[in-house]
Amino acid sequence: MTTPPTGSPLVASGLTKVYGTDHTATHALAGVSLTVSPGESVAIMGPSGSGKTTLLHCLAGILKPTSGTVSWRGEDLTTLGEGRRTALRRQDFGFVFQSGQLLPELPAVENAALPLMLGGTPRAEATRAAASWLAHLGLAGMEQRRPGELSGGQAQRVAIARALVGSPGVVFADEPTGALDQGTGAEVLSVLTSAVRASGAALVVVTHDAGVARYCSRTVTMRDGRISGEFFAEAQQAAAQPPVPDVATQAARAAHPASGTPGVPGAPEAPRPGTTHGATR
Ligand SMILES: Nc1ncnc2c1ncn2[C@@H]1O[C@H](COP(=O)(O)OP(=O)(O)OP(=O)(O)O)[C@@H](O)[C@H]1O
Repeated sequence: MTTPPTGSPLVASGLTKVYGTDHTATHALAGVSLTVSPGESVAIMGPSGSGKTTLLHCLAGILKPTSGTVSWRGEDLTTLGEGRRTALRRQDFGFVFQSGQLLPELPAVENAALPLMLGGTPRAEATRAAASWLAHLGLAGMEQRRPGELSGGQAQRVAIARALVGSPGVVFADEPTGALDQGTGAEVLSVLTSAVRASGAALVVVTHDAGVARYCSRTVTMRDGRISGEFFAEAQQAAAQPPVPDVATQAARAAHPASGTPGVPGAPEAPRPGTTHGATR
């Protein structure tokens, strides 16, 4: 049995972002509205310069839009001060970037435990939860390795563990497979989407990887700072799909053994890779 994710959606409304002024102005976002529901996985795709990263940064409270709102759990991220936004990002969001975001001097387990330790969780408890995620993401025995002693795919798994260890409401990933070869990239994308789903969090992933639609419940395409299309995975086929490797489900349960732990419901069934349908605006 699976438990559907609970919680409130992330709602962006009428986002614009202008970099520079007057003749140097770039209209990176030209009116984007997007709702990300709890537990949903949304891929954002589009040509270079279409505004994908700017959108992700606005959704995550990293960047303030020029206008528009981003509502999350009763707050508008665009009106919060830097201190509150930083605290909220740390508590409620997880991040996976292209590469190089691990601290080179720390072993894998401490890299993965960082968000908990920064939030005040005792070290032993934080590393226990991190080790559990690492083990279930296929990195058992590698806890003490430093990032330089891991392959690119293994390092991204550590980054995924770090993004999930604090039980975030939303995980944001910007080109998480950009530095990997195609095979490793597909594997990391599969692990990322199944692990996030198992945790009950929503996922927003910016990627050029055309295979991403297979792993996400929705794909949004962008062009010239606007949403140009939207494609949903077939719900019925999603239900028919055998679960993706169960490591992430087990990790979520091992990291949070008490069933019903807030923010970590049982893992929903994995969506079926394959056919999508959609509409282009
Ligand atoms: N800090 C900045 N200052 C000025 N212009 C910027 C800045 N960041 C992005 N831009 C411009 O805003 C537009 C959107 O950039 P953004 O990085 O969001 O696009 P993207 O779709 O993520 O591109 P890519 O796929 O190449 O990463 C581009 O024209 C870019 O040059």
